[in-house]
This record gives sequence, C-alpha cells and structure tokens, in this order.
Amino acid sequence: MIRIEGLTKRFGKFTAVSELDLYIPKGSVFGFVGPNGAGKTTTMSILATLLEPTSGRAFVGDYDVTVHPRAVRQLIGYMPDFFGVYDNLKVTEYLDFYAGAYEIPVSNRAVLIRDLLDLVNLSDKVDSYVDHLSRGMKQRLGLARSLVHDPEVLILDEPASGLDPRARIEMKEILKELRRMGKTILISSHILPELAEMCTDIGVIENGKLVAVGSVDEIASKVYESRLLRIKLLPTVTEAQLQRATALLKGKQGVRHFKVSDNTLEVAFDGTEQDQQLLLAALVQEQLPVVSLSEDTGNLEDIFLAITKGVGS
Ligand SMILES: Nc1ncnc2c1ncn2[C@@H]1O[C@H](COP(=O)(O)OP(=O)(O)OP(=O)(O)O)[C@@H](O)[C@H]1O
Repeated sequence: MIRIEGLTKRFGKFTAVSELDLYIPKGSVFGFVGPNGAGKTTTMSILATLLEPTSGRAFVGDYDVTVHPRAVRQLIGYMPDFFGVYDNLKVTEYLDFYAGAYEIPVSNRAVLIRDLLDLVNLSDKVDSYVDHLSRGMKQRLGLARSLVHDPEVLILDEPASGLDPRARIEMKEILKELRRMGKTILISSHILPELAEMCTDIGVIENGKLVAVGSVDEIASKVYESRLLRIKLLPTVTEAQLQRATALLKGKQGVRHFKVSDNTLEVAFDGTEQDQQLLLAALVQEQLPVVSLSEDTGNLEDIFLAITKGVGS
C-alpha cells in the first residue's frame, strides 16, 4: 500500500532522509520509531505530499506522491504532530470545515460528524470550543479530522505524544478499532512499548536511515539473538548476595550480558534449556533468594535502545 524506494531528502547540505526503502502492505500497522531528528516527520510529510523528495520515489496505492499528489491526498488521512490554534471554533464546526474541504455533501455531514465523534469518544464535546479541549481530546479530534473522507491509509505523526497514560490508552484503543476497520496505518512514536502492542511491523530509523525493519519479534531476535531472562529475587536481597549473583552469572554458559535492576537480574541468554536449568540451580545452590524466572523476547524500548546505541555517533 505504501512503497518507498531510495528516498532522499536534503535541506541544503543536510541529509534528513537518506536512501530509504520501505514497503508497507495493505492492512498493516507500521510503527515508525526513532529518536528526535531521525527523519520520521520528513518521510511522513513526503508521503502526505507536503514536501518534495530530493531524489527517490514514494507511492501510496498505485500513485507516485510527486506525480499524482491529488490522488494520494484522497487515499490518505494525515495527522501532523502539531495541532493548530482554532479560536472560536466548536468541535462540530471544525469537522464540518474539513468535511467541506473534502467536498462531502452538506446533507451527509451531520451523520458523518456524529459517527466520527463517536469513534474517537468525543460525542459529549459536540458543542465545546476546540481550544477548550484537553490535549488528549485535541489529538483525538485531529484523528477524527484525518478520517472525514474515509481514507484507506492513515499517516499519524506521533499521535500519542504528550498524552498522559490514560489518554494514551484511549488513543491506542481507537487505533486498534481503525485497524479492525482495515485501514493501513503508518504511525510514528517515541512510546515504544505501546507501538509494539498495536503494530504489525516496526521500522527503526536513525540519522535518516532505516537501521532495522520487520515484525516486532524479528527485530527482537536481531537485537538479542537470544532471550531475555528476568530472575526476580526477594526485595530483601542484600548487596553481598547481589554481588555473588553477578559473579556467578559471569561464568555461566549462555549468558551474553546482564544487568541488575533493583532486585531483578535481567540476563540476555542464548544457551540451551539445560544451560538455563543449570543457571537456575546454581543460583539456588548459592542460597540466593530466587522468587521467579520469566522469559521475554524483549520489549521495544530495549530493542530500540540496543539497535540505535551508537549508530551514527
Ligand atoms: N525544513 C527544514 N529545514 C532544515 N532542516 C530540517 C527541516 N525539516 C527538518 N529538518 C531537519 O531534518 C532532520 C529530521 O527531522 P524530522 O522532523 O524528520 O525528524 P523526526 O524523526 O520527525 O524527529 P522528531 O521525533 O523530533 O519529530 C532534523 O535534523 C531536522 O532538524
């Protein structure tokens, strides 16, 4: 549904996006992850036909964004990372304005606006002024705005940024619903663990280059090539016991690296099940107060940090 080939964008001598290749199939929810200044907004702006690439090509559906921008705009709903100021405009008027911009007949708009507000849980704010809404509500209104023409593709630039945890959960639920509706979604975020939950695929971008792409699990395996063992000890574990535990881990088969986080040992492990069993037995034999062991393929936050660590620096 979205295809990017050798996309490059320079601002003067500065290269913001460099030779980017990306394919996002129809119906997928693609998480675009990267630190500040990585090139996410630039790429999304090119897809949204707001910025011309320096070289390379980008397609939405069958349309090249530079050759058929109007056709692309019909296919996409774009939500920028910045919500403009709208003095003296009520929620309904706001959506009505955008529905007008998309030439939706006046007779259809009341039902459309009701449905959109319902979808983004703002039905009780019909008569509120846009500027009086909370940030989370504004973000949801922005999402409703990007949906007025029922686009197949959504390009959402950090829709969860600056939201409190509750507002983020609401946003996440709405995106899940949009996914169920069959939309293809490209979403950028710094909220990495949350992206992992709702995305089908992830692309990690840094310094304008894609440094990893694949399903969350594929990316996890690229990073760790192993699993993450969390060995929880009693909260009363002493410093001396922790030192004994770390000394023991250092010599054990399968332990690639580890860190101590409060009373939990986080171990990147690529040994066999038997190695794992021997590791546990050794900890217990050392009289260390092991409470539990859990396995995990890594959350996106860890993956991201591991992948982008030192890249380009
Ligand atoms: N119009 C512009 N002129 C000059 N440089 C620009 C322009 N737009 C973006 N840049 C630079 O290009 C780089 C990529 O910016 P971009 O906004 O795409 O990053 P981002 O990944 O979206 O970051 P953030 O998460 O902070 O929004 C940055 O170094 C930025 O300063």
